[in-house]
Amino acid sequence: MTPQQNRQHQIHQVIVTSAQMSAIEGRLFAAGMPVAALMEKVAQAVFQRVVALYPRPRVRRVGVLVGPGHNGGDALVVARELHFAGYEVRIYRPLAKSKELTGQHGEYVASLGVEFFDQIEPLLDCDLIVDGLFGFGLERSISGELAQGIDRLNEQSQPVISIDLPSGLHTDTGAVLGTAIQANHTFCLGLWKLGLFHDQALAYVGKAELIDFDIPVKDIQVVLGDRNPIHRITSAVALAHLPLPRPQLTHKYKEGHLLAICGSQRYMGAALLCGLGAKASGVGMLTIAVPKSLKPYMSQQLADALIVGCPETASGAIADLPDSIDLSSFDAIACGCGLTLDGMEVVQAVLDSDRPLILDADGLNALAQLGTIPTLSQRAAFTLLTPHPGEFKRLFPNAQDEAEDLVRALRRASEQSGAVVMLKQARTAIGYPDGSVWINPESTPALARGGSGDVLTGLSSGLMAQAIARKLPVEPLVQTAVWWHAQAAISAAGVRTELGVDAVMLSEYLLRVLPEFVRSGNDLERRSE
Ligand SMILES: NC(=O)C1=CN([C@@H]2O[C@H](COP(=O)(O)OP(=O)(O)OC[C@H]3O[C@@H](n4cnc5c(N)ncnc54)[C@H](O)[C@@H]3O)[C@@H](O)[C@H]2O)[C@@H](O)CC1
Ligand SMILES: [K+]
Repeated sequence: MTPQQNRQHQIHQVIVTSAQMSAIEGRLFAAGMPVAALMEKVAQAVFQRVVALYPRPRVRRVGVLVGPGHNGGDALVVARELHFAGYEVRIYRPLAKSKELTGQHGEYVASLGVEFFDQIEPLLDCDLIVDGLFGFGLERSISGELAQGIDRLNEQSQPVISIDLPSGLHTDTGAVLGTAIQANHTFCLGLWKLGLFHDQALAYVGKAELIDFDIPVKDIQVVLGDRNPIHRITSAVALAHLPLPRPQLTHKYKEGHLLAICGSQRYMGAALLCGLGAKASGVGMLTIAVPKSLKPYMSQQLADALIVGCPETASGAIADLPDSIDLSSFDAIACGCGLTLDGMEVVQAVLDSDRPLILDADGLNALAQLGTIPTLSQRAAFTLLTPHPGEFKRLFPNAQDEAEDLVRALRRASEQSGAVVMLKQARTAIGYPDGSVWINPESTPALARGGSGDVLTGLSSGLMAQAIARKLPVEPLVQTAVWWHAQAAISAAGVRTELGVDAVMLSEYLLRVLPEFVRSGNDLERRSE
C-alpha cells in the first residue's frame, strides 16, 4: 500500500465531534495555514465535485444558500467559481451579519453581478441548490423566517448538495435543531462528522462523501488520542480481520467449533437462519442445539451441521441441554434466536459457562429479566449482545434518556455491562467496554425484514469461533460481521431490489459478495508492492 493509500484508509475510519474538528482546525491555523487559504482549498474541491455531478448545460441555474459563518464562506467561494464556470448563480443570504472572511467573499461575489436575496422564493426555480447555511458551528435551533425558508425548499424537487452537513443537523447527534435541509448529497469536509451516522440524520444526509483536504494525520492523532475513539467500519478494516488465509496445516476443530442454541416449534425458521449465517462464516464445526422435534427438519436443511435434539417444554421450547453437550468444548456459543422465553433455563446455563457468548433475541429478553448488569458482571469470558433498539431499552433502561445520543448510550451500556454491544438499526453501531465505538456507514433498508438478525447472529458467532480457535483477536470480528452482512444485503438489493432480499437469499449473498472484496483488497496490495 502506498503512503497515500494508507492515509486514505486512516482518515476514512475517523469520526469526529464538532469540538474535535474545531481543535484539529485550530492546530492547522496555529501551524501557519491561513484561514482564507484553507477555505479556498476546501471550497475548490467542493466546486469540482459539484461540476462533476451536475455539469452544464444539464444544470443551468444554481441557488446557493449562504449562512453567517465559514460554512457560508465556503458556499460563497463555490458560488464564485460556479459563476465563472458559466452557471447562473442566485444567492439566498437570510442573515445580515456574518463573519469577516465570509463578508469579504460576499462583497466580491456581489461585485461580479451575482444576485443576492434575503427571501427563498427567487431560488425555488433553480436546477440545483448548494447549502452553506450552517456547518459544525450551528449552536441553537433554527427558527422564524429562516426555518420557513428551509421548509419551503424541502417541498421542492431539485437536488440539494449540503456542504459539510445538512444545515440544521446537530453535528454530534444528528438531531434536527428546529428544521433541517433535506440533502441529496452531503460533502463532508476533512473528516467524517459523528451526527451523519445517527439514524435520525439519515433522511437528511442523502449520499455522503468525504472531501479530503489533507489534514495531517499527526494533528488528528494529537487531538483524538487513544481514548474513546469513534470509528467508521470501512471495507479495509473489515477485510483485515477475516480469518484468511487459513494456515495450510489445519483441521476442522482448529477452525472453530460453534454451538448455536436456538429455535422452538414456534420459531423453526430462526434456527435455520442462524445456522445459515454461521455456515456462511466458514466456521470449522457447527453444532446446533434445537428442541428435539425440530431435529429432522434441521438435519434435512443443514447437512453439514451436527444437529442435537434437546428435551423440550410443552410449548415446544428447549427445556434443557442434553448431557451429551459439554459447553466447555466449544470455542463460542450463540444463544437466543427463536428460543422463546420458555427456553430461559438454557440462557442461564450458557451465562454461567466460561465460554465466549453471543446473545440475541430471546436470549436478550431472558437477560433483561434476569437483570442485565448484575448477571453479566459475573461473566469472565467475552460476551456480545446484539439488541435492536427495543431490546436495547429493555436491557439498559437508564440509557433510554440518551437514545438521541447514540455514542453516549452505547458507551454507557458497554462500560456498565462489560459486554460488547451491537445495536442493530439502520446504521448499526458497536460499543466496546474500553469506550471505543464503531459505526457501520453503509447499509440498506432491504435488511428491515424478519430473519436478517438471525443470519447476522450466526455469521458473527461463526467468525468469532474461528478467531478464538486461531487465537486471533475476537473483538474486531464483530465489525467484520456487521459490515459483511450489510454489504451482502446491498449487493442482493442491487440485483433483486430492496423487496427481494429475504433472509435465505441474504445468507447466499454472504458467500457471493466476499470473493470480490477479497480480490480487490489483494489487488490493491499487489499494485502498491
Ligand atoms: N474544519 C475545517 O477545517 C474547515 C471548516 N470550514 C467550514 O467552516 C464551517 C464551520 O464554520 P463556523 O464555525 O463559522 O460555523 P458555521 O458556518 O456552521 O456557522 C456558525 C455561525 O452561525 C451562527 N449560528 C449558529 N446557530 C445559529 C442559528 N440557529 N441561527 C442563526 N445563526 C446561528 C453562529 O453565531 C455563527 O456565526 C465548517 O462547517 C466548514 O463548512 C472550511 O471553511 C475550512 C476548513
Ligand atoms: K451546510
